[in-house]
Amino acid sequence: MPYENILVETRGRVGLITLNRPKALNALCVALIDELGKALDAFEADDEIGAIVLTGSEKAFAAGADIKEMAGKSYMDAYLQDFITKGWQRVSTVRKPIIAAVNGYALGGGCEVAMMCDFILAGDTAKFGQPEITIGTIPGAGGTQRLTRFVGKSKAMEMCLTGRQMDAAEAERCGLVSRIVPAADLVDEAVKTADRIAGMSRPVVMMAKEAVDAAFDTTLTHGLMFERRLFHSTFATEDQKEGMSAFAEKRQPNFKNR
Ligand SMILES: CC(C)(O)CC(=O)SCCNC(=O)CCNC(=O)[C@H](O)C(C)(C)COP(=O)(O)OP(=O)(O)OC[C@H]1O[C@@H](n2cnc3c(N)ncnc32)[C@H](O)[C@@H]1OP(=O)(O)O
Repeated sequence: MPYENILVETRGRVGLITLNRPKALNALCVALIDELGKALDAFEADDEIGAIVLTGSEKAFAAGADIKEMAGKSYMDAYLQDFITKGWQRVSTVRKPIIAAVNGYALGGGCEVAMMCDFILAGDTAKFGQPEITIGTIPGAGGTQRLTRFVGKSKAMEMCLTGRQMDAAEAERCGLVSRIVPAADLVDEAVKTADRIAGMSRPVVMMAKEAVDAAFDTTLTHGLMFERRLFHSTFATEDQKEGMSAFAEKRQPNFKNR
């Protein structure tokens, strides 16, 4: 399928999507978001793919929603189109693991899309921010909610009220990113990490993802119960038997994704 705003490739069992609107610093226009959704659908349906990496360029993961495209929208346009919610949510509903590999700017919608992924690996040049306030609006794709859960109220509030950007070191310190790698190595490291995940049992990986995600949405009591039930479910998989037998037999497991 031809894409105009993204590059889509496979690296073994990893699906790699690169945002590719260099002249606009990967500003997230409607066409790009539509293509991103299609690429995610295709990887989700592809049995050969066990994990996905989403990245941008060295200068920008994405500098936000396309300001020029949205500038003239009326309230009615935004409301009737359910602007931002529709389409963008696909990133957060992918069931296969998805890693954001962020170099350069991840601002506004760029930061929000990165936070929709399962975790963020940052290049040492990464900069995160929610600058919507500086253009007379507020985050509309989860910035006020997800950022607050990641970094706490004080830092999220400061970033949303001032538009201040955070560098990679600060983002790592406050738990927004899982780790920092040299910018030049970022994509390879993200693909290596995704490949390691793709080598695990796919259903069990999906259960682990669902369990961690539940921590964002529910009480501790319900989260612990949900985790325990999923944990019990792993004992119904062939891969749990294989994984534990392989450990006892001092060999590598051969997971069948069953
Ligand atoms: C999803 C929501 C609801 O949460 C809303 C949003 O995401 S609102 C958007 C939030 N993002 C921003 O406000 C960031 C806007 N961009 C910048 O502040 C700067 O471009 C920069 C700091 C990221 C980089 O600055 P610089 O290196 O000086 O490059 P520029 O010359 O500014 O940009 C190059 C080129 O890209 C275009 N561009 C950049 N960002 C966007 C954008 N978000 N939408 C549309 N176009 C963007 C910029 O206009 C330049 O293009 P030309 O004017 O040269 O054609």
